[in-house]
Amino acid sequence: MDQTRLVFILHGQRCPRSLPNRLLEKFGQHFQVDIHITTSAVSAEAMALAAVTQGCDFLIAVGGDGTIHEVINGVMRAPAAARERVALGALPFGTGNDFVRSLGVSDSVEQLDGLIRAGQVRRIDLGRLTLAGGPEGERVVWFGNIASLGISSAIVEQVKRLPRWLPASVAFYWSIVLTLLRYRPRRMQLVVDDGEVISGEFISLCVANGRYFGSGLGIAPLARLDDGLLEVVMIANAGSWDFVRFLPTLRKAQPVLDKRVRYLSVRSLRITGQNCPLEVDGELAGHAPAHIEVVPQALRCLSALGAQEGAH
Ligand SMILES: Nc1ncnc2c1ncn2[C@@H]1O[C@H](COP(=O)(O)OP(=O)(O)OP(=O)(O)O)[C@@H](O)[C@H]1O
Repeated sequence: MDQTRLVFILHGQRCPRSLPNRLLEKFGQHFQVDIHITTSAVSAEAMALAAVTQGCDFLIAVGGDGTIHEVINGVMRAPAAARERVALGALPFGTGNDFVRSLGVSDSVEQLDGLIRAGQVRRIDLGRLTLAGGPEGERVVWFGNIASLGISSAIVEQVKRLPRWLPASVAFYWSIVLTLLRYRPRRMQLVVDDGEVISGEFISLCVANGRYFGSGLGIAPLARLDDGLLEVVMIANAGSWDFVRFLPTLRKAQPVLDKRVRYLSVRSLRITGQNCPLEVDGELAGHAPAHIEVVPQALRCLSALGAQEGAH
């Protein structure tokens, strides 16, 4: 048997019950396989940290964007040598599945098998968010996809307020409607690459490594996972209903041609503002003030898109 070690971290409530057996059947004959199933809200990060620290070659996050986010944070807290060995993979079983759109992967076990056997590993950048203050002092949160403030983080906040028994898609769309009715732009100040200062009222501010959020909205059409940059998308002085008017263009992942929408490529961004919650990869992370920077080539990833590791 190949000594290659595969560890799967499955979201206990999102994945089909038959999946662990299917994974064992598919991969168990050829690789060493461990399957861990999350039982609580915070276990994926700890499971990922333990798996990488103990040494594994492929760590596969099986769930939605939240599970992948936690697994990335577990990997990035592991010692550097262990991180260099592992490649992250994803089998999406969420409702949004936005990050995997930029990796070109689906929930197909066959596709995952093909990527592993072909060694289709690509190095991607990550965003590193540092939140100041709070009783615990400074806190670092890593993200693969998008950090945002404004209407998107208000929608995530609203989802968290709804009862847990609501189906995820119902909670999401109901939260969009409620937030659109109530949301007002927030004043923020941005410092771009420790230089230019931008102040204004924003309905939405996104700092993107990946291209999609909000279940397939291509909010950052120019974002690439491996360009060493983050794409900042600022939507200023617009009302909620203007945001709705931009949706068809966002769905096509095209730039919105409107003077209130501005795109910038940055290496770092400092954000201050009153009462500005921040979401990362669909999870609430805290409030501004915040510092976000790109860490180029931070993570090895199984991907069907982009240049393979070592390719010239
Ligand atoms: N067994 C479990 N029971 C309850 N909650 C869990 C369990 N495992 C993980 N979670 C929580 O579920 C959330 C992540 O779910 P998921 O991976 O589906 O992300 P998501 O953000 O809802 O994804 P998407 O937007 O793609 O639908 C996290 O808040 C996580 O802490």
